[in-house]
Amino acid sequence: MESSLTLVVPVTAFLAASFVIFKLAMRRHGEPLPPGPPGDPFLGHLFRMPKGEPAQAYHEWAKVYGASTRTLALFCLQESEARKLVKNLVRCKDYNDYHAAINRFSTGILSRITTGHEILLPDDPYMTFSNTMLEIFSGTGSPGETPVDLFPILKHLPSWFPGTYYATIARSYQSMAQGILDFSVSYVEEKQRLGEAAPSFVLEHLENIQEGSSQVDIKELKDMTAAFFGAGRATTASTFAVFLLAMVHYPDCLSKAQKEVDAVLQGKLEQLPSFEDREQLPCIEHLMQECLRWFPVVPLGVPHRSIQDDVYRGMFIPKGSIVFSNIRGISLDESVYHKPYEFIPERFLASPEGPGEPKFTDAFGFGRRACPGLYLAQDSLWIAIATFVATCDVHPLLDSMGQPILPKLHLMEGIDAHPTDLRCVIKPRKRGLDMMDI
Ligand code: HEM
Repeated sequence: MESSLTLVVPVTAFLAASFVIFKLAMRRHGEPLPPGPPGDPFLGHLFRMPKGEPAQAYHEWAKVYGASTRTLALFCLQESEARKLVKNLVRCKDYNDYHAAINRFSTGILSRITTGHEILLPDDPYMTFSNTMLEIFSGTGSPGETPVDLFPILKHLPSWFPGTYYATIARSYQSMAQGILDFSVSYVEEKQRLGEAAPSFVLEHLENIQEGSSQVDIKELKDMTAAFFGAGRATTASTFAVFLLAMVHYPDCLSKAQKEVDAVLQGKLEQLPSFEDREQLPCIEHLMQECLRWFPVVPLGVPHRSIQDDVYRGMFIPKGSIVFSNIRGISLDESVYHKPYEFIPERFLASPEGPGEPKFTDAFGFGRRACPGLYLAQDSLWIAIATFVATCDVHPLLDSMGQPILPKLHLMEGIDAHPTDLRCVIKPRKRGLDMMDI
């Protein structure tokens, strides 16, 4: 207790001194800080951060205070994983199992690309691996929004000190996180020893490292591979879940897309869509683009810390600021997208067929740090949506009076922003039933 008190005094003194230095630094600049509601002394907006639906709340703040914020083998494996996805969805006991089937799809594509491993069973170790990664991400708080993100000094303080909760949680995950980082590379090393390693991203880099011709070392290879799963698995899966949600709410969009797909596939020997059909299926492209816009699954982007003082559009951004891009807010910009809360794939049709609204690439972030998985993600989503449209129907559940129960239009908050309510029934169409035997 005595040692606790001994720490409180210097820490409080340090925080007070930081406050004075911060205020003095602010005074040196003529530009105002970015607009927003008034903050508290020293703690700024720490306790002013919106509790629920932050992206929506920031979008509202912007209205009040002003806006400050904005290959062939691969195709084959994506087509095969999309067919597995549809089969797994149709075989689900009920809607509670849809998320697991969708996660299997996005994990399956990544495991085949990174390590050559094909997921065949629901309890595959790659599912456990990527679920654990998500658990760590979710358990350690939203990036840039925890006290330790705002005051990194907190990670050096004892766990009883107020505000250190997430630093303590992060420490408790340390050995689990190391296991996650080692997982894919250890898997391929073992396959290499057995002479069974399939061609993959990790194998190619491992061989280069072993021959001494690689530009990355083993630690960087582990970090990169883990980043693929950390950044690409839930995002792709959640966007497909958004597609399901949209199809329950907007059945006409599904019927229209089914007509287009049926017309293109008619007379084809292989009666399932493939990437060769992409140019002839603009409707599928528009469905996918509208899913990315309607509910972007990284609503507040990935926060970045400014490494030097900066001025943006006349606003002073002090060095060390955590900057969020309100991707959700941008997707709802009424000056760009008419009826932004509605799911309207035709908004992307060029004039005179449609208003020619721009594709929403902002879903993948901006500038130098924009998502490097953009093309992979869009290809995976395109083939998953095309295959689903060709083979399945989706209906809302019915209540005791026979009335449809429409699932809530709501995404989970935080790093894993997936639809929280997927109440619907997926049924195979004739082509879907035929496919179940392939
Ligand atoms: C629908 C799917 C996806 C969405 C919506 C998405 C979105 C994003 C966003 C918003 C960022 C932050 C960009 C920024 O800081 O401005 C990001 C970063 C990143 N994404 Fe994606 N992503 C998706 C799929 C993928 C896939 C499939 C991969 C890889 C296999 C991937 C790998 C990454 C990586 C490594 C970063 C960090 C880039 C950096 O910090 O330099 N993403 N993504």
